[in-house]
Amino acid sequence: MKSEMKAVAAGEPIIELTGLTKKYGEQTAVNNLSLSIGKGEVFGLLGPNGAGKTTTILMMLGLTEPTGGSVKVCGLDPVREPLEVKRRVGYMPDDIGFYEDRTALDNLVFTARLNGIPAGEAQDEAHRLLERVGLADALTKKVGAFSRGMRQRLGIADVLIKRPEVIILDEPTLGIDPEGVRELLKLIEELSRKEGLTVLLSSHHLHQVQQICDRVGLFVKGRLIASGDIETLAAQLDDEGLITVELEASNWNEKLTDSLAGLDGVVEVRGPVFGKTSRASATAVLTCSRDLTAEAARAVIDSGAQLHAVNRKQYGLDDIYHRYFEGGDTNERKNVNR
Ligand SMILES: Nc1ncnc2c1ncn2[C@@H]1O[C@H](COP(=O)(O)OP(=O)(O)OP(=O)(O)O)[C@@H](O)[C@H]1O
Repeated sequence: MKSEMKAVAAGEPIIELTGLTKKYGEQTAVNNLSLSIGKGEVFGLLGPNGAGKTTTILMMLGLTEPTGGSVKVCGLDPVREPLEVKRRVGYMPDDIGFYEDRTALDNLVFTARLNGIPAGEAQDEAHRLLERVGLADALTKKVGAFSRGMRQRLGIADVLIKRPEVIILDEPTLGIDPEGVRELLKLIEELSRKEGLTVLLSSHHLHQVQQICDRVGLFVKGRLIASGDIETLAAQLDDEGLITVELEASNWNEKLTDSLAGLDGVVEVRGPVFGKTSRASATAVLTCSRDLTAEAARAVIDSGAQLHAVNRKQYGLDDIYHRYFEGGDTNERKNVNR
């Protein structure tokens, strides 16, 4: 059952949520969430607006108290030890604030000093991090003059300066142009791969998140409805384990339709659908109980038609998005509990 879904990390868990629930009055923002995130993992919390992503993050940080269930971050309970959790976890909110009339360097040194890093060390570390996030040329520029992308980069330096074990980024790519998004995601990925950081990021941009996340969790109306890597999620799209093969051929003939329908393992043939302007080429979609790509191609050739394309359909993020998000929880899956 979905509400009892437990998404389990492959490595040693660093974040563990069990039956986590948050209610605001009558409204349940997070509903019985169980999730485990492993050390060094890049995990994406995905979901449309109001799905409960930020509320989940706030509970991990001890910034809001759960109504039910438990949270463990780096082995600590954020409700009881919020300061220790804050020391170990770097959090970048979606509306990160800086001192606008101070330079990037000053802002970073200020954060470092707040976190108990001695003055000299803070300067060195701030320089190193500004270089690391690609802001070396802007270190003496006032933050008020920064673009959104530059602010996000500075935000990442700002969370890194206290040397966290985990970084949590709420909508880090919001409002950044595509090139800026690419660069920011590359940076986040490198931080995880090269420095072993655990990264949790929330987003409603599936395409962006797919590029760098080891796993994603899909949230809808406060519930985790599916989780896993993209391949696992795509596999979950097929309850019955059916495979879709798409064919395109010209000189389509009745014999071909019959022989496709007669292939062992074909459940359904949809088509042929002829082109709108010309009947020269047509497409058909086969639903099969096993992979019939090669046999379908052979059937086209044997029928005397010309094969233009044959393709075993791979489910992608768009399919996942439509299936899981657009239908909300009317699209509950029977077998997402893996
Ligand atoms: N302080 C609050 N008081 C009352 N309701 C709240 C509060 N914070 C969040 N909610 C509600 O809880 C639900 C989940 O909100 P949350 O901000 O966690 O979603 P989200 O997935 O982060 O969305 P977004 O992508 O828009 O930030 C929403 O319906 C929201 O209106």
